[in-house]
Amino acid sequence: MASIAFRNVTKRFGDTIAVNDVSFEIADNEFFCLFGPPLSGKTTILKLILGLERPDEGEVLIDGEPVNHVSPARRNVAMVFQNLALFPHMTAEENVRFPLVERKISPDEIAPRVADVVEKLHIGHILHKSPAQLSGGERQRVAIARALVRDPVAYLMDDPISALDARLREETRVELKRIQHELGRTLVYVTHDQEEAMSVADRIAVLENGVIRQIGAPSDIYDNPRSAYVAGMLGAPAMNLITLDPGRLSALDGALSLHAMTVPDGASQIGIRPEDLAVDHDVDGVRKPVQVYEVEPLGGVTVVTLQAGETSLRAMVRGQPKIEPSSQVALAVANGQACFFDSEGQAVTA
Ligand SMILES: Nc1ncnc2c1ncn2[C@@H]1O[C@H](COP(=O)(O)OP(=O)(O)OP(=O)(O)O)[C@@H](O)[C@H]1O
Repeated sequence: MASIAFRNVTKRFGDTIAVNDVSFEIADNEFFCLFGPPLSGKTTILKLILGLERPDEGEVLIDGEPVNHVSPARRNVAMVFQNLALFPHMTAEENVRFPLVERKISPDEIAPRVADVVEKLHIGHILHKSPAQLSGGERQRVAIARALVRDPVAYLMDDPISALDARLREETRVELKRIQHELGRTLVYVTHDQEEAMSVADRIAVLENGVIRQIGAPSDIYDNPRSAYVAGMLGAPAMNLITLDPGRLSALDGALSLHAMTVPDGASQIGIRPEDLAVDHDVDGVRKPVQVYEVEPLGGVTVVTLQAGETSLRAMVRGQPKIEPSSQVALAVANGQACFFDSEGQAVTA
């Protein structure tokens, strides 16, 4: 069990600043997600925790102890890289035992550790099978068991399920979250998938160009993004971000009754989540100034792309309403749910 902290850590590679003055604290037993686009510094942060890279400035601490000069082996942090593939010539059980056998752990110690992880992953009934005899989901669980059978103070996972198909990814992330809670270990998890970050993490750090833009619980970041960048990173479809220049403002005001909202001083962008846009399509006698551009029925929800003057907007409505492309609709911002950002993209409140 371990807490992990960065204090003003910077890591450069030549002219590239991969990690730029980053500070955070990960609590013991926390599921902590590093989330950001490619090249934003996620893997470098994992390597700094693991000890494969050393900071140019600042300090890395594990359980409150500075570890800048401690070797990776003595940090006892386990890295699970992107590839969760199994060894095809070994049974499931041999695969799970492998990391312990490789480290020459005594058989007396191996047996209870394997039994423990096997029980937590519910794979006792398939241990005798070879990987070729297992379903995709079973293979994944055996691979996770093999990754978890060591007894480190923290696990680091670098996009461990990105190579899986969508359904298996969903199953595996549920499994990972359950196991992490059950094992009671600190887990630092890298992903570039916003849905994955939102669904598994206790807290998320949102990265951009080596800088952490915001840290918080998923719902907190989603509801209170501190910048337009963070607002745009979480949520699918992405938040509608509209520049409030005078031309657009009047077209939008007609469409969305913005005059009824309190626009804070200094706001130059308004952000509205697609699920906060109410589309009214079948009420007679209501002005319908917005044109429907495209309709995507996704089963439980329907995504409607709309055109209000020059501005394109996306709304997400429940179910499969009969909204026709090219028809005219009325729009409203449900419960006045909107965010405002200044010209630098920083959140402003009334
Ligand atoms: N060993 C290295 N030598 C030179 N530059 C590096 C090295 N490792 C990382 N970088 C650079 O540091 C920056 C951050 O890279 P990093 O791999 O940490 O990002 P990432 O967010 O994990 O990206 P991805 O999602 O693509 O894995 C990038 O500009 C990358 O090119």
